[in-house]
Amino acid sequence: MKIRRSERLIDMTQYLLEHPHDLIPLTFFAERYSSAKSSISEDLAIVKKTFKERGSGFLETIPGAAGGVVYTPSITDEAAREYIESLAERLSEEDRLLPGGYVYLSDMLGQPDLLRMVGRIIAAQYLDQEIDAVMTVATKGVPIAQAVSYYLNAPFVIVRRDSKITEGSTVSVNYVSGSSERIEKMELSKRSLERGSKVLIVDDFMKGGGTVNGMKSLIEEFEAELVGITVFAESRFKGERAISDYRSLLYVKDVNTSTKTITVVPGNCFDK
Ligand SMILES: O=P(O)(O)OC[C@H]1C[C@H](OP(=O)(O)OP(=O)(O)O)[C@H](O)[C@@H]1O
Repeated sequence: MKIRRSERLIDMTQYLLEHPHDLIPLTFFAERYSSAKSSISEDLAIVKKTFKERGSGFLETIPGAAGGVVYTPSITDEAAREYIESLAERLSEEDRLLPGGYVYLSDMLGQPDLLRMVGRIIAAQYLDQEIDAVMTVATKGVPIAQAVSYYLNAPFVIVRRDSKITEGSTVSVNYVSGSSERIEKMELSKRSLERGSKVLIVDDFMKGGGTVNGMKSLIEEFEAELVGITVFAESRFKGERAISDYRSLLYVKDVNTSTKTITVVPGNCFDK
């Protein structure tokens, strides 16, 4: 049954938003709406223009018989900066300081709307890079990795600090937990990454950088390639940090243990 352009545009946009990075042939939409390919091309031109003007992403047209359209989610720097500034303000206002200079984030990292925005912001930083997998370490990094994974349309893999027989055979590395100077171990199922995979590391929080450094070592053990590192928040660290080349959305600039308050500002993600 033929449907009107306005209805096609709504349904087509929803389908594109739910299938980021998928190549969708024009024939798919032509059959879905019983419309001519020429009408679908006109519809897609409207969607492409609107996405571009609203800064919500890019619609790329791939020519030829095996072609189609690919939607890539994005966000403008302005919108990302505005959102991160609001998060920094919120984190500074609430009682979140934990022993050892850690910050309580679990309530925020359980909020779907925050995870959607954070996932989109982090994914947008790697728009022009090929990413085969998003890596994080259990537990608090997992919701962030899942959100980024959605917007990159790439699987996420979970590194563990404990052995589980349900993970099958694993690759493990020892690393120095920067905060506690303890030797710790982390491992990843051998089935998780193929050699040569391009991997993005994400985590919720970085202090000494030992955890992220451990994941870097795991990527080397898998003979995979590290594309980038982004953490939701980082704290000041007096020692020598194990990691230098990373992005952070938020930076815990000051910690006042007597008033139990923290000052949080946007991280370095806009500097790079
Ligand atoms: O930079 P570092 O000094 O290595 O610390 C950052 C680690 C520590 C903390 O994890 P935990 O709270 O230890 O573990 P979980 O995420 O399972 O709660 C956080 O989620 C990062 O993974």
